[in-house]
This record gives sequence, structure tokens and C-alpha cells, in this order.
Amino acid sequence: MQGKLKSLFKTICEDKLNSYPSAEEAKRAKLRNKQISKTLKQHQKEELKKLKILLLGTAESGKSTITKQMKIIHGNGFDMSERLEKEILKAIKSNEFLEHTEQLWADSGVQECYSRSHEFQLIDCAKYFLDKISEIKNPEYIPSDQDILRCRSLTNSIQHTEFCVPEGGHQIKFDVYDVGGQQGERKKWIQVFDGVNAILFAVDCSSFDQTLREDPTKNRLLEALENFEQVWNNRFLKNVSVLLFLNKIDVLAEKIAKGRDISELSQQYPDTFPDFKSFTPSKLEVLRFLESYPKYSNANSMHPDTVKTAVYIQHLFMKIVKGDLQLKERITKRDSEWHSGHSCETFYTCAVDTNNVQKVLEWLPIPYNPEPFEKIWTAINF
Ligand SMILES: Nc1nc2c(ncn2[C@@H]2O[C@H](COP(=O)(O)OP(=O)(O)OP(=O)(O)O)[C@@H](O)[C@H]2O)c(=O)[nH]1
Ligand SMILES: [Mg+2]
Repeated sequence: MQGKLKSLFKTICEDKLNSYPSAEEAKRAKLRNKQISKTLKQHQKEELKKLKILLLGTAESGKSTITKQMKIIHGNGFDMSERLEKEILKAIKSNEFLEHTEQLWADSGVQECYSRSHEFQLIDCAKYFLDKISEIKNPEYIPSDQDILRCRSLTNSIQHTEFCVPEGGHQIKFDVYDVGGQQGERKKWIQVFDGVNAILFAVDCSSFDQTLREDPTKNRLLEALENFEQVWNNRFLKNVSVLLFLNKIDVLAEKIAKGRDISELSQQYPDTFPDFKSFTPSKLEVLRFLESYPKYSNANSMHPDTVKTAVYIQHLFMKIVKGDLQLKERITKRDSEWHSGHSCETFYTCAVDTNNVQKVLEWLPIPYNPEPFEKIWTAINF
């Protein structure tokens, strides 16, 4: 018995001795600890310089096009393999197909049909590519940046893009999330709401006379307003500021020049769309618009109703921001105190125009700055 106790005591002592680290091991553990906390601190610092941007908005509003612009302006652009992978090249069936398409596009009946394209579903870029079939027919054809920007490809999963922008001696990392805007895609949006620094909400301003692809009974602009109302009043986004991109101003200008008129909506939905004819934008509002589009400053280059329509649409979105317009009964009414943690700034954009987007994006690192949006924007631009 005594012998057994003795050996047990010996085993315990040896185990205990083994469990204590040697001086050398303790030193190494301390060093490892130091390294880990250094890495953590470094990581925290990097996290601080990271901006998570969410691109939201209904389908075909231009979210993916803006992401492509970010890649061109701040990323590495598109390399040859990406260009050759583009849908444009996949869409070219054969030379014979292109010949027939070219002949059809030259037909007056088809042109007449195109002039009424707001009455059916046709992608925006159709005319752009049909006008350049002779170039696309060339076996040497390689899509240009503009061709890639015009190319339409529906987003049906959450797309993540990263790029860095130098700012004040350090790099700000942008984490951009592009989502699908069709009704069925929007339930996925909540997955990326966590830790968002800013929302970039895209609106197709030219869509006032079109209906949704996924629901032909629903007006596209009304859908965009309702969707924006949901985002602006979402409790998870209470402290997230919104950059509202009133997009496709070029398409809007073309439509107005052809005689399309937003006042038709006032007749259909008088509670949402106030009388357009009696609406007059202020001088400052016109100036703000022209600053984004200096080419329209020449009175001959733009129908006067273009700026009027763009500002009219901006007012509709601002009414939602101010709580003066409620579209969906089920959306909880929030007061100005509830909204005090975020703001909304609007921009008139043309997502396929790199200069225009660059001008707007130059301002993007600013949400990193603790100053409120309005103050900075006013100081820089007006
Ligand atoms: N002319 C013109 N075309 C635009 C503009 N913005 C986007 N487009 C075109 O509109 C089409 C749709 O744009 P996308 O960027 O794919 O739209 P999206 O919001 O990502 O759409 P979903 O992925 O379905 O949510 C593309 O063919 C773009 O080239 C614009 O400002 N002007
Ligand atoms: Mg998309």
C-alpha cells in the first residue's frame, strides 16, 4: 500500500513539474501574446479605415453600373480576359445573326416600334448596341469600357467588390456590396445591413413612364419611391446616411425631348405626384442640376422640362425624407428625432458617364469624416 502511494505521489509531482512551462517557454508565450495583440490592434486600425458601402435600389436603376465605374476609377479596370468574358461577346450568335439584326434595326417599322419602347419591356442598352453592330461584327472586336458599362446583366446574388482610395496620407478601403433590385431579390438585402457606413441608393429617373419587368401593373418610379421609403425608415439603417443617386439623367433628357411627360402620373396617382405643370424649381436647384451636367447649360442642348422633371423627382424623395409623404400604410411612421442619426444627400447622375460618376465619387470618402454630410457638401460645392 505504502509503495503504491509513493508511486502515485511521484507521478503527481512529475505531472505538475511537466505542466509548468520552462523560463524559455514562458518567454516565447509572452512574445506570442504580444504579437497577437499587435495584430489585433493593427486589424482594428484597418477596420477603422474600412468603409462598407451598400448599393440599393430597384432593378435596372444602375447599381451594378456604378460598381463597374468604381472598378474603372479606383480599381484596376477590366483586363483582357474579363473583356472577352463579357455578355456582349456571348450574345453574338453568328455573323449571319448580326447581318439580319442590322437589317431589322434599319427597318422603319422596327424604329417606330423602338420609339414606343416605354410601352413594353426593352433593356436600356438595346439602341446603344444595335447602333454599333457594324463595329461588333468585326472579328477583332473587343468590348471597350463604355461597352462594358452599357452591358446589362441582372444581379441575382450579393456581389462584393473591394478597392482602396488614398486619403490624407493613408488608404481608405471600400467594401462595396451590390445587390439585386428585383422584388424577389430584395429579401436578401438584410444579410448585408450589419456595419454599413453609407447607402448609395440608385433611382432610374427616366422610368416614370415604365412598368416593372417583374410586375407589369406597377409603375417603376412609384416602386422606387416605395422602396426608398422602406430603406429610409428601416430600423437597422437608422444611423446610416443615404447618398441618393438620381440616375439615368441622359435617358430622362432623351425622353423629355421626345415629348414624354411625367404629368401623366399626377392623373393616375394624384396623392403621390402633385401637379407637375405648376411646379417650379428654384434657381439654386437649377444651378445644382447644371453643375452636374454643364453640357446642358446651353439652352439649346436641353429641353427646359428636363431639369424641371429631375428636380420634381428629387422633391418626391425629399418628401419621404422629411416625413411629408407616406406611401405604405404598414411602414411605421418615424419622427425627426428618430431620423436624427442619418441624413440624405441627392446627386444627379449618369452611371455610364465616367466623368460624372468620378465627380460624385470624389466626395465618397467624406462619410469617413465625422462632419455631417450637409456641411461638407455645402462647403465644397456651393
Ligand atoms: N444610358 C444610361 N444607361 C444606364 C445608366 N445607368 C445604368 N444604365 C444601363 O441600365 C442597365 C441596367 O443597369 P444595371 O447597373 O445593370 O442595373 P442594376 O440596378 O444593377 O439592376 P439589378 O441588378 O437588376 O438590380 C444597363 O444596361 C446599364 O448600362 C445611365 O445613367 N444612363
Ligand atoms: Mg445589378
